[in-house]
Amino acid sequence: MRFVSTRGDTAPVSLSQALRLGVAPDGGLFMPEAIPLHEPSKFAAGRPLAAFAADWLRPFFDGDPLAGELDAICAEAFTFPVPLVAPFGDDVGLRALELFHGPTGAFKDFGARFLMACFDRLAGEEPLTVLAATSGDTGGAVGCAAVGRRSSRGVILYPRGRVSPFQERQLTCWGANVTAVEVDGDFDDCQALVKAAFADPQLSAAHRLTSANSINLGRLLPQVAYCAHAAFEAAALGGDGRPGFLIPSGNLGHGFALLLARAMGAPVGPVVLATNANRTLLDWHQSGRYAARPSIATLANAMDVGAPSNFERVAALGDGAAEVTVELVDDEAIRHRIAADYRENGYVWCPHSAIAAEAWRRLAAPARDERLWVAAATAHPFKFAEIVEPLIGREIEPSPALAAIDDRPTAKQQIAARMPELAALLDQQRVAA
Ligand SMILES: N[C@@H](CCOP(=O)(O)O)C(=O)O
Repeated sequence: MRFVSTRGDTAPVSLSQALRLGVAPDGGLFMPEAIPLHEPSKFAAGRPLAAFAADWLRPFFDGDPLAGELDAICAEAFTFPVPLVAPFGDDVGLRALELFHGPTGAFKDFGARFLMACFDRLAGEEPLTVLAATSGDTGGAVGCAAVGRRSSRGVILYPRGRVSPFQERQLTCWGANVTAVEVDGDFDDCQALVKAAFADPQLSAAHRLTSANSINLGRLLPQVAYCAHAAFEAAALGGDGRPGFLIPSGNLGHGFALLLARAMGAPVGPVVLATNANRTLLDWHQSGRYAARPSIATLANAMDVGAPSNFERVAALGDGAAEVTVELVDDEAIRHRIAADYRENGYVWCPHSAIAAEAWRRLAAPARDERLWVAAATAHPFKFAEIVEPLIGREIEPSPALAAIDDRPTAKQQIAARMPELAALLDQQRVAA
């Protein structure tokens, strides 16, 4: 299979090249030249995720040097459970897809570990520089997945004052080959710096730059696989066999991954892209026109994105983006949903997952009742303890991996949101390595 740029001005590349480049040289994002179609009857529910993922993703690896490694890559990346739980009891038609049982408590663990396993096999002698912009969760997951690997060094840009205290600790605690960089700006500034670095051929070549954000297709492929897996599992639970999905959406990687899984034949019904008060997607859905906006700070900070990178991939899906709606959930509604669902059902959402739960409540009754719905529970609530604990009136127990973060020393660099400062930092890091 070959991969083409959403902007159409880059010659088709292999999967390995797409992963290695991160972003297409014309500034676009890589997409499969044709969307592979699976025969759904070959993908029954009940299969272990790693084996399912390898089979689901195999067409993308067809003819690529990584093809023979796909099973091993999936076995390395998918090592923790993804339970589909009934937060309000089996009789209520909502399931939470708990994607936060990995080492950093966020769904980003799948993509970060998958991508790093690919880089281990692609890097060659010289390490790659894996540049990532984060509004909270990507950075921790990439740092954790990269630390100690010889194939890569991680450079993670995050916005000053716009991540939770725990996220900041988790971003800055890896040391060794991972550098955390606090940027005087917002997430969109961090993302713009990353894209500007890729657009500079000299800088890019000198540092062997690649990306670990969802702009890199290698971050998204494992998400496509677990979305498809969840769809088959949920379809087997009953309903009309096409569960609806509610996806907390910021940079839109998760939403795109689900739509791609559906286009490949996964039994996915309607999709709700649930956003915080950043209204770029809602405006697009209401007006048919896409216009990036400055991001605003919300309780669901990992979704504080005003210019969702994957919008251009969703647009490139054409009909594949049918049956999609957008629901905006503001901070007040996030607070209300966390408190009410804990009080009434004992279930604890993180602020991002609460947005999906609230979007489900707001569905018109016939739409809500006609099928099973799956809400992506994207992060562990402990990561946002200072928001969630006062709302539920008790402490949240961290997983052992999250508790262990406290014992690690932290360190960060600081820069203004300017390209020369990032370039100088990359040079320094290389000399120091
Ligand atoms: N939600 C993100 C923002 C970056 O998104 P990505 O999926 O493109 O890495 C975060 O947690 O940093």
